[in-house]
Amino acid sequence: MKVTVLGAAGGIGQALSLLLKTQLPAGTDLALFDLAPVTPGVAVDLSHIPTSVSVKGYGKENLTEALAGADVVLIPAGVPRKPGMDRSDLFNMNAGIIKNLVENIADTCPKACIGIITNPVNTTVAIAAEVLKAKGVYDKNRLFGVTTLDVIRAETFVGELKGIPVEDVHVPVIGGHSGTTILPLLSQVKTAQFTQEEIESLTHRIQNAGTEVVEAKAGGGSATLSMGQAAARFCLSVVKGLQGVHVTEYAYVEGDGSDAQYFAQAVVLGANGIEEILPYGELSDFEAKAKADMLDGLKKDIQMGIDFANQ
Ligand SMILES: NC(=O)c1ccc[n+]([C@@H]2O[C@H](COP(=O)([O-])OP(=O)(O)OC[C@H]3O[C@@H](n4cnc5c(N)ncnc54)[C@H](O)[C@@H]3O)[C@@H](O)[C@H]2O)c1
Ligand SMILES: O=C(O)C[C@H](O)C(=O)O
Repeated sequence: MKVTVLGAAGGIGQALSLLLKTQLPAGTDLALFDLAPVTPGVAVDLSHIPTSVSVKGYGKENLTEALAGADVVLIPAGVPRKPGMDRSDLFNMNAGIIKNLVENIADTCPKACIGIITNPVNTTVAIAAEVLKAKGVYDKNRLFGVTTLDVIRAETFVGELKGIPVEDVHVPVIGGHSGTTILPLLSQVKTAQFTQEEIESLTHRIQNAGTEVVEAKAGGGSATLSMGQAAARFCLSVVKGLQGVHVTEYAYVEGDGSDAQYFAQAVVLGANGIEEILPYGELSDFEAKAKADMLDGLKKDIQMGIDFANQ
């Protein structure tokens, strides 16, 4: 098994790589690629941790080697938000980075499962899909926008509010990964009941949790440590799936298109990536209205990615 992280020297990349070094199954090769000159040093640093995961760093001339034989590629490469910015403001900087990196994946490891972390995820996943299609290697079961952070935030906030252990909280989060496109389904939480006021304030907090971190970091970037944890969980589930153990995670994927071409929902991961996309079930009136209200925006985000990749 080989896992490659593109953008491995950044805030997310380093936290993620540390968690992968300590948690991937024994025998896994971990390849770290970044343009930053510190990248080989990050790999040397991690290589002193005594686990049976080998780590190698690759600088800007060695993307092909970093990707060769990869089973899973995670992409946190790109620019994060500063206070006052929306995720869509990152499009101009990050769209080209994703296009270029995914072209290289298509050429070097076209069968890899790809997890896109780079924002705006609603759009960068569409760019990646179009690039893979143009190269004739698109497999919708192997391309994911990583939305695990929305799920772990929702579960943390509900656990805190209700005073219940977070292990006992399961919150589906569907839609996209930006503002109101992030839709937690609090009506489906089995271990807690909410007043309407709580539903509205929790939904708002979950949708704005990224901004909460951006503002608290005061110009020093966005979520890196919680995102490292979220991406590691996502990656370990994909790896388990590839090894034949079915695991369910939420991710932004191409489904049946009934809501939007790409939509975050529960997916069963297996030996070929997505084995099954699970229905999200019945929504409350509040959730159904929130979904109806955000779909146009999500579709526009997706179209922007399609147009960019095909221009
Ligand atoms: N999906 C999510 O839930 C989620 C959560 C948090 C952050 N993000 C996004 O993740 C991205 C990275 O955030 P960060 O805080 O790690 O940023 P960062 O600036 O700390 O790190 C980004 C890294 O990407 C590298 N990079 C830039 N262009 C590259 C390229 N072409 N190839 C390889 N590496 C390249 C940089 O050298 C840097 O090391 C941002 O776009 C951010 O918005 C997504
Ligand atoms: O909010 C951001 O810009 C980063 C990330 O998408 C997050 O949800 O924390």
